[in-house]
Amino acid sequence: MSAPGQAPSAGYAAVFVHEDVPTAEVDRLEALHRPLADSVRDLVDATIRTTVEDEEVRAVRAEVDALVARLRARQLDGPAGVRYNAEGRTWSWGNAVVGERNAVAPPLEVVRDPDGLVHADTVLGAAYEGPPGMVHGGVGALLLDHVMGVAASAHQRVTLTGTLTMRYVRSTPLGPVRVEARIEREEGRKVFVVATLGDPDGVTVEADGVFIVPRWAV
Ligand SMILES: CCCCCCCCCCCCCCCC(=O)SCCNC(=O)CCNC(=O)[C@H](O)C(C)(C)COP(=O)(O)OP(=O)(O)OC[C@H]1O[C@@H](n2cnc3c(N)ncnc32)[C@H](O)[C@@H]1OP(=O)(O)O
Repeated sequence: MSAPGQAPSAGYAAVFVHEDVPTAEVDRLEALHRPLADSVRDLVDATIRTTVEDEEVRAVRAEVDALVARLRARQLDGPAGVRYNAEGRTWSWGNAVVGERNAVAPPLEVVRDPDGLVHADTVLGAAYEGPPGMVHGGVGALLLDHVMGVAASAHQRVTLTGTLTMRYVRSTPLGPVRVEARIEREEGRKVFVVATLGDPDGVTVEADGVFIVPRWAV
């Protein structure tokens, strides 16, 4: 989450957990667990779509329950949180949008261009449906909020969403989507961000938001 080599600020450290794990080990764990999250995403999609016989559904459920028990044999208590090491590497296994181990999160790679535009592409499937064949409005807001937050933070400060306004211009079909966000202006601790969500035919949702550098992070 922070720029490589950049240590989080004191305010950040108060709520985010320092862990003495070398970057190479974090990278190894990420490479190990990402494919598991991908497989679980597949499982979610298959669970929605399957038309197999009742007995097969029951049998699969028993196997899935057994797999869950194996993973729970050793686990962390509470939320995964955001952790960072002395080298400034941060990781957030559970984040709802970009958690590397979170199968609920669409696999979103957020890219920051040198000119300040932040963008992300992903493909939203059956698990993100709202109106038939369309992306759930809350899912669109989720993606926008995250990418706008990344833009507001500029990879150098903590910002929290204060106010988010969305205009749903037309429905977003399930499939490939793109989110784009940039800082419009700043006033003191308030960062005003504008953004869009779109499909290959253009913009489907326009958003603007006020992100606040919290008092405690100054
Ligand atoms: C080294 C580190 C690298 C880090 C690199 C990280 C990169 C990683 C990116 C991750 C991206 C995640 C993106 C998801 C982001 C969430 O999902 S955040 C979760 C959702 N948001 C929240 O939970 C926020 C809850 N609210 C709060 O915590 C507090 O109300 C706030 C928003 C921090 C404000 O509290 P405060 O700091 O005490 O603010 P306060 O002094 O009252 O007001 C300051 C100014 O802001 C205005 N304001 C206050 N609240 C609001 C509001 N809600 N709306 C509009 N304006 C407001 C005030 O009017 C005031 O304006 P001025 O008088 O200065 O003109």
